[in-house]
Amino acid sequence: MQVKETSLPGVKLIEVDRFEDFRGTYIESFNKEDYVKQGIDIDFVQDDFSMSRKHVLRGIHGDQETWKLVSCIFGSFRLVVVNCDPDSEWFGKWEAFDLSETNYRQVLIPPKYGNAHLVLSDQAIFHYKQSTYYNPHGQFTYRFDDPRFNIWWPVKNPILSQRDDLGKRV
Ligand SMILES: Cc1cn([C@H]2C[C@H](O)[C@@H](COP(=O)(O)OP(=O)(O)O[C@H]3O[C@@H](C)C(=O)[C@@H](O)[C@H]3O)O2)c(=O)[nH]c1=O
Repeated sequence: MQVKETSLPGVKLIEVDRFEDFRGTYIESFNKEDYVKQGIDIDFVQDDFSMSRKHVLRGIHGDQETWKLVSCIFGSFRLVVVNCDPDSEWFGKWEAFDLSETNYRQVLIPPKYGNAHLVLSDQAIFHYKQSTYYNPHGQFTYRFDDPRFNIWWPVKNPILSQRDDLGKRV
């Protein structure tokens, strides 16, 4: 595996090794020992999947304490990670990553960052590991088009949940 720094402190892009043969492809999506060797020593306690159709955008969501390790299991999506810590000089800085079922990329997201993904294929499966158990009351929400962030999205009118359409901070 290759772990690459990004433009955002603490956010890492991971290129997962793949093993190809005549049957197809094999990957290890997580192996604690290997991640620890790369300096990623996080106690993940929950795995989550969401399945969405084309042009669904989920986010921007995050909280104060959760690490997330995001992968694309099926299809493709654009993932945007944005610093949502109002006390940080990095507040509002973001980076976009294209994840797909064929590029085997993962993105490690520290606490206080928000993330959102926009589905680019007909269907996509978003997977993440997280370091805390789900607490709906601890999460914050920003609109995908929050003018403070000025994020460029390839789709201007994505399909949103009611929560994401309101985009009020929780
Ligand atoms: C996030 C989550 C949701 N749920 C349930 C609650 C709800 O009925 C249903 C859908 O939840 P949401 O509308 O919040 O799902 P969604 O809008 O996909 O929210 C997720 O977005 C991505 C970008 C994240 O980073 C996640 O942390 C989470 O906020 O799933 C759980 O049971 N466990 C969980 O960990």
